[in-house]
Amino acid sequence: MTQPDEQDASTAMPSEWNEPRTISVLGATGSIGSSTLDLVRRHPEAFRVEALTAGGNVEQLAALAREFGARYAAVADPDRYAALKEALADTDIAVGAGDQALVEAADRPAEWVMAAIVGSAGLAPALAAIRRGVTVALANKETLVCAGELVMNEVARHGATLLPVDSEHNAIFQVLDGERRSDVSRLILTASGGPFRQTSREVLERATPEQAVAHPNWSMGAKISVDSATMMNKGLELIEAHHLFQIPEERIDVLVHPQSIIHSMVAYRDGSTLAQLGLPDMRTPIAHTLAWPGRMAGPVEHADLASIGQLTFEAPDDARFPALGLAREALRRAGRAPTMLNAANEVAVQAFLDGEIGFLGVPETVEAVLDRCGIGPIAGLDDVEEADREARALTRSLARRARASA
Ligand SMILES: NC(=O)C1=CN([C@@H]2O[C@H](COP(=O)(O)OP(=O)(O)OC[C@H]3O[C@@H](n4cnc5c(N)ncnc54)[C@H](OP(=O)(O)O)[C@@H]3O)[C@@H](O)[C@H]2O)C=CC1
Ligand SMILES: CC(=O)[C@@H](O)[C@H](O)COP(=O)(O)O
Ligand SMILES: [Mn+2]
Repeated sequence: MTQPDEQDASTAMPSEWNEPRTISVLGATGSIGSSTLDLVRRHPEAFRVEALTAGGNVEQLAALAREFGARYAAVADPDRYAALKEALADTDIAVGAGDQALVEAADRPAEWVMAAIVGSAGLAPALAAIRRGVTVALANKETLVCAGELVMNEVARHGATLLPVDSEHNAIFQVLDGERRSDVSRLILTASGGPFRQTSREVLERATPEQAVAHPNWSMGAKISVDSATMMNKGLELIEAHHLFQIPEERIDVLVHPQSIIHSMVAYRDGSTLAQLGLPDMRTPIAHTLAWPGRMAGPVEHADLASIGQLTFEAPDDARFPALGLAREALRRAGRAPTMLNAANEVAVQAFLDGEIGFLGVPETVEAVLDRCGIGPIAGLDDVEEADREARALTRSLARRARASA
């Protein structure tokens, strides 16, 4: 067999792979799903696709299922079942619709599962994959925000391998490789600052959904793009990092780095700080998880630091971007608070995208929900669902009230 250092650089698979890796992609029609399948498309010899899922976009899902020869395709919206069945009628691809069909997709025999459904809708399918004890590449950060302890306990109980896809967490995962956790002083999550990094509060009052989704560096789905604009994304990532790496909140910093070249850093107790760098393209962290524990050839160029010229840093502005502080507070309070923060944020972001509340209304509404949220532990999935439901109802009623008084 080829030795790793003799490997042809253009070969997709790490040299130790003897056969294609069977994979499923949950959220196949989204930004992360598309980047994942772009890598698979470039290296058909290395992967076999078992299952693909979408929310409602049956046309794209059916086209992808055909292209990649998937064995199962599932759509979340039950009303789209007939359309999906018809679109794949001349194939032997099995189809399903509804929440249970997403879980079935995750349950099918793939050794690697990409969890890239947006929002807490991704929790049950991600848990189903984790419970099979396979490798789960986790993009869906809301899963860890709304049920972090529960998810990490299930990972340990079922011997699953959880690989972080989120660029910051993937960077930290790479930088922690081979290091002892007890030697870590601090995690430093980098943040681009989003499209409104230099925008005054007065202008933020009138920010439109179109402006909010125009991220300066990354091309992403609408929900995470708005999260980046409010900086709630970094708050969610703080909670995600706490669960993934078991580091207390007070030892996780956020540093604004507008170029998004350094994806995060780890400071060690001997004074060293280690970083992972790359161009802002999710195909790099996704490729890392696809080939893990090896590496595969990827399409992304290395960052040309001479032409980039300057990497700059600044502290986050808590006054203009209160969402970060809200997430820290929720993590400190623990129990139901992060679950409610996440649910309130999902509803408030959608209300902003639908033109029902203003941009600053997003963190204001989340704060109001947290202020009213009863404390209590999360002992199981039922508690997560109840806290999620309660926060969604409260957020909707606060958003309605805000609209009525506007
Ligand atoms: N995009 C990025 O660069 C990054 C994303 N992430 C995280 O990855 C996740 C996905 O993000 P992204 O790809 O940008 O999002 P997109 O909005 O681009 O894609 C979301 C995917 O989830 C599907 N979906 C939507 N709603 C539901 C639902 N209720 N049930 C089941 N499936 C649903 C969508 O299907 P359909 O197309 O049919 O609507 C689509 O396949 C998020 O949690 C995000 O925070 C993390 C780091 C970076
Ligand atoms: C690509 C990725 O991981 C996003 O979460 C990204 O970090 C968003 O950028 P912000 O740093 O602006 O939140
Ligand atoms: Mn990120």
